[in-house]
Amino acid sequence: MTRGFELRDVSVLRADRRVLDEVHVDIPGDGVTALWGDSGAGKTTMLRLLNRLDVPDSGTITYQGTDIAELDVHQHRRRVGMVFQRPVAFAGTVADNLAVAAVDSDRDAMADALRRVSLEPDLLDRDADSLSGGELQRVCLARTLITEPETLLLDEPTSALDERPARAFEDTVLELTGRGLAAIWVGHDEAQVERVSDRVLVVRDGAVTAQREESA
Ligand SMILES: Nc1ncnc2c1ncn2[C@@H]1O[C@H](COP(=O)(O)OP(=O)(O)OP(=O)(O)O)[C@@H](O)[C@H]1O
Repeated sequence: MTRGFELRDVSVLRADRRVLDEVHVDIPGDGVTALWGDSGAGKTTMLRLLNRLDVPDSGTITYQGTDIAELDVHQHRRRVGMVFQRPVAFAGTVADNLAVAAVDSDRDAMADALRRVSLEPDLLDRDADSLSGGELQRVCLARTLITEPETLLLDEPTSALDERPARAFEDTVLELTGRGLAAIWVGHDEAQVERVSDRVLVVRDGAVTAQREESA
């Protein structure tokens, strides 16, 4: 098992509330780990800590053995890329959208990133505004992949999609993780979590209250 994240006594306070309360958990650096729980349990907050979009009020988080507070934040975010709940298109073409993450990437690298998310390279010149929600979320995934991350953070990535594109997105993530990428998938849909994950961390009231391995 590859070493991923280790959270030690991690607490987050917001508006005088403990959104996370001394979380102590290991998240292996391979396969798909789901953070599953009710709305407001603290899943998104936990995910955002992992690439330093948020910082804990106390406790430490290490990634592959190094305290992430000591890492260069931009470099860390290239190794640990995030896909958000709602796909966001920047103005311009799909190529422009991919260039946001990696200004130096050439057309071949962009075409390759699109292929990895099962999109045709000829989409590169399409206006990003003209894409369907499912296509756009794939472009967002490609934008994250273009920096060659080791780990993907996925914050309810299919919640804005219909059933079919949502299932297709799941398949794409499983294909990527089958080739060695790790993913941490925040979700509240139990059936989906069972489909996509190798292990589940149950998040309740700001704590990880249970862990289970999913059978293949
Ligand atoms: N900046 C903030 N100020 C006040 N409260 C906050 C802040 N950020 C998060 N919270 C609260 O912390 C709790 C946990 O939020 P979080 O988004 O992590 O939950 P979640 O499990 O991801 O929920 P959901 O499934 O609805 O996205 C919620 O009650 C939320 O309202």
